[in-house]
Amino acid sequence: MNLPTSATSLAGWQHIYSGKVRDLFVPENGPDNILLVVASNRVSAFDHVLDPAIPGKGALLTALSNWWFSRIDMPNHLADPESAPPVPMEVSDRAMLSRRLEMYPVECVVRGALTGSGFLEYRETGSVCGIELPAGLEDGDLLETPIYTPAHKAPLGEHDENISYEQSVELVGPEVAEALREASLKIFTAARDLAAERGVILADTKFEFGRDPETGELVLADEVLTSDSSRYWDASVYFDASLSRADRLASFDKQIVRNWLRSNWDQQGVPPQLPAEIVSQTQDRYRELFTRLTGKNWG
Ligand SMILES: N#Cc1c(N)ncnc1-c1cnn(Cc2cccc(F)c2)c1
Repeated sequence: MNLPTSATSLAGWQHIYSGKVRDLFVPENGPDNILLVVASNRVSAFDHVLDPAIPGKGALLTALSNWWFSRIDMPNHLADPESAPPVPMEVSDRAMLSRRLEMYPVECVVRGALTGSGFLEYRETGSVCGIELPAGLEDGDLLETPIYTPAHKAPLGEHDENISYEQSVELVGPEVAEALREASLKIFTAARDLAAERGVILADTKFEFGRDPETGELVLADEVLTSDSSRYWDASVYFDASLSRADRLASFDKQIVRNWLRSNWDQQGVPPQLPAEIVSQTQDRYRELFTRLTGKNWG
């Protein structure tokens, strides 16, 4: 009998790490070069994991990641299923079987728009990660050319720290730092252009890379271009001048949740349970984003 899988128990696999919305496992009895990244249905907002989870979210974002991996022309960490123990049925649609890499301690953030922590730093200093920007930019403004604004990975639960390119060189050395920047900008630019053709603005994203210990090559890892690792905006909303700035910068997938929380929570203590209607509308938004980007119906 298949026992229900809690977030961290999976037959044949040892849980090693949990992020806010994903969990990492390694095979209980080897091989040691395999890792299983399981995307949960948990959704986080305002630095809280919300209740209840959004049914189908993990599977949809895993499918979106896989779709992008198949379109990005560089080695990625996806593993051959033949090289690993079977992935348990209960998570198979939201699990990413990966080759274990030596991860670089740099969050490779690329921004095509100025918002979030980048806008806050710009408002204080006129620059982001040491990159000077023109004066007078507002939150959400599109940048003339995308900028690479790395961050140093913070411990779980803390915010990553924006660093300069030169600081990334100190962390990983000049050759790898340049390779990370070049790959990040190239992938972002191609993804931004594809999304734009489908009426979606890719405002920013975060890539993670590692080194394959067997080949030494640079490998694209983690999730890629999901709405958990990226900000996606609906272009028709973004360019609607009749809307407030906050509404124009609405996150494609999480804005319904954020708007409900702003009206039903004082942001003190634990957030209230999401009503079923908010869960359902959020499911629809994830499906719409998947279909807009991939051209495929979900499910
Ligand atoms: N992908 C990947 C990967 C790999 N292929 N090899 C070694 N390590 C990682 C790895 C380590 N941390 N993370 C991010 C992360 C954090 C929290 C939960 C998660 F599921 C995932 C990725």
